[in-house]
Amino acid sequence: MTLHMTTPATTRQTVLTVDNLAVHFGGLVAISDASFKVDEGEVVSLIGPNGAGKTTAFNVISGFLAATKGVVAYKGRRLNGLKPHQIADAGLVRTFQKTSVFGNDTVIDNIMIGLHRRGDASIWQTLLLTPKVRRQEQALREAAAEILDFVGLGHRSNELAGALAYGEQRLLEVAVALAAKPSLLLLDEPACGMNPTEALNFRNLLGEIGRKKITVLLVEHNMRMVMGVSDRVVVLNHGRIIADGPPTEIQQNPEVIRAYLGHGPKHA
Ligand SMILES: Nc1ncnc2c1ncn2[C@@H]1O[C@H](COP(=O)(O)OP(=O)(O)OP(=O)(O)O)[C@@H](O)[C@H]1O
Repeated sequence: MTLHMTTPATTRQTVLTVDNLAVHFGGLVAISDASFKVDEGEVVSLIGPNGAGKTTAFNVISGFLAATKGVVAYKGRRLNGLKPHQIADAGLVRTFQKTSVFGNDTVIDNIMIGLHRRGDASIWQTLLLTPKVRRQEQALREAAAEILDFVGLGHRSNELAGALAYGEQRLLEVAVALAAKPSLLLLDEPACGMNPTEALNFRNLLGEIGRKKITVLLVEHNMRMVMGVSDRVVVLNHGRIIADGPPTEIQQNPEVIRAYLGHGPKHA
């Protein structure tokens, strides 16, 4: 009798490749010879003590900063030299460490602003408010409402974004990023400033985002969240990658423990 073994679905396709990346600011080496990859559908966290080079890596991947050396590629396409909007059009959408919502606009309008980029009405059609524009506007509003429901902000749609609690504003930023239909979402310290309940809800949201087959690259200091949501953790210290592996392995890695303890309890 032949036994048919089912092979686990471990052969994921690599989408993001960072190869021998170096970033220098004058004489300061922020990143040196860093190589890592992210597979389709993975949640990968980039962690490390303050000043390790995490945000610098994010800035290079998203086109806000030029690499001194090395290659960044997404789905086989070289990203070096592309502008941030070209990289966003390729499906890599990022959030920033500081909140960047439009406080004087309503929550739903913040999403609509992002969605409008995807509309195809001409400026004249828009100014004349043609039936096509009205139909498109209605469809965009429905899409925006759906995204807000997904992140748990549906009940705040018509409030001013500036009136939201800090943790909710961070959620709104993620919603704005989702409106751009990312295939890779780059989140820079999304849980920073969230209270424990908000952080727990956010952790669940990350799980939901993963189930939507959106690949996530996360920079985050909240270790409970990192260890809870990540398929893999890449650790930077002084601009060098010192570990890359599943959370359980990273938690026990002596070099990682040393790097964090060396920087004091704030980052442990
Ligand atoms: N524009 C810049 N000009 C000069 N030095 C910079 C610049 N941006 C970052 N650096 C330096 O590069 C190094 C890496 O900084 P980076 O912000 O990437 O670290 P990080 O790991 O994101 O830190 P944190 O956790 O505090 O956000 C630091 O020494 C920082 O001071």
